[in-house]
Amino acid sequence: MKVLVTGGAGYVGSHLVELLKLSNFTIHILDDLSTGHLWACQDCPLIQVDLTNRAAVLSILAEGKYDAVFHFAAKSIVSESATNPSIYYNTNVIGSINLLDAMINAGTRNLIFSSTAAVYGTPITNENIDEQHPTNPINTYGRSKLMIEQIIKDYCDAYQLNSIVFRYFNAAGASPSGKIGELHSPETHLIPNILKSIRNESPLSVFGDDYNTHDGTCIRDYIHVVDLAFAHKLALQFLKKNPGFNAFNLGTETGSSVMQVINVCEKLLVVKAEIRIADRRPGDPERLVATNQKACSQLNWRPSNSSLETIINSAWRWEKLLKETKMRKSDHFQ
Ligand SMILES: NC(=O)c1ccc[n+]([C@@H]2O[C@H](COP(=O)([O-])OP(=O)(O)OC[C@H]3O[C@@H](n4cnc5c(N)ncnc54)[C@H](O)[C@@H]3O)[C@@H](O)[C@H]2O)c1
Ligand SMILES: O=c1ccn([C@@H]2O[C@H](COP(=O)(O)OP(=O)(O)O[C@H]3O[C@H](CO)[C@H](O)[C@H](O)[C@H]3O)[C@@H](O)[C@H]2O)c(=O)[nH]1
Repeated sequence: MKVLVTGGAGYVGSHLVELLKLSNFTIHILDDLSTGHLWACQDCPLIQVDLTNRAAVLSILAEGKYDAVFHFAAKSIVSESATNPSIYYNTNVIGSINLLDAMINAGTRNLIFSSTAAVYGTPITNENIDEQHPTNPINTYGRSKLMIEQIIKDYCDAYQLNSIVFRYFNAAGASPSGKIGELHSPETHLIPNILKSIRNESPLSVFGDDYNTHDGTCIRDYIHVVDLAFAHKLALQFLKKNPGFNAFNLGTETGSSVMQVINVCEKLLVVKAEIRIADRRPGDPERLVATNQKACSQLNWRPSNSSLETIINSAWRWEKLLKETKMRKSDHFQ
């Protein structure tokens, strides 16, 4: 099978690339390397193009004759989406429309799209969220993702596109191979920030300790990036028998507060983290935890690598490797 992975040089996309490389896939990566890395492409051919370059995207898809497209490429920092909405709507919406049009034009009918729990906004319930929960994003990033979800659905109805939209909760962890992992600049995600602060003996900001949760800090559902990758592979099989549009949550059904995550890191690494309580971060919902029954029953998927211990151990191994190799954006991974 020949597949195109947009954003395959990024964090989540590169973990799918590593998994597909183990099977008999021909993999091309489309990425502008704006937040991705050459080493994360793992020797797969890289087409270095910005998705907003419509003519280029049309021609890449026409020439590639791909069986399926995995669409990870996006801008995904909530705070940046508030200050620079233009880049979010251009990349996430217009870039995705270019890709969809190019797929239809080329006769490529299978799409797996990376969406987010941010499409739900602030949940109206304290229970875990299923796919029927109303979508009401509270930031530009979430709105851009919901817009493209709706556009994908319309393309499925009109042009016989088949698509799975995956709403990831909080992606975390790193490949057990030690070859790839998370490297963002700036890093906004909790787990790499905790590990960095432990490594550098610098304080970690905890954004708010006055939420209505058991310890006052926000609750999230952390899902191992390797489990996310497995779901994408299963999605290809699902699409063969289930054409049309489908949305799935990818989470673990387990919520962990910021303080609980810090405590597990401290326990595993046998250190005390230096914590600074900071103001609440705008746009942070109090509690976001998935119901994953739909993915488990229909895709036969299990988040089997997603205990906090497994996630943090893998992320710590990666963090140490980054320090040892002093990896930089331009480095090729050896
Ligand atoms: N990491 C998470 O916790 C999380 C949670 C929910 C959803 N997601 C979604 O998963 C996807 C991957 O996220 P990630 O954490 O790997 O992000 P990432 O920034 O590591 O990867 C995104 C990749 O897309 C590329 N890219 C960005 N703009 C592009 C453009 N205009 N043209 C071509 N390539 C472009 C980047 O260079 C990068 O390699 C995104 O769509 C994101 O919205 C991530
Ligand atoms: O240095 C930090 C970083 C984060 N946090 C807190 O930790 C929790 C998790 O924050 P992350 O930035 O790790 O993740 P988010 O839940 O904000 O967002 C992630 O998951 C969302 C879906 O749940 C979106 O998809 C988004 O793209 C993705 O980054 C939040 O309460 C945040 O305030 C801190 O206290 N200190």
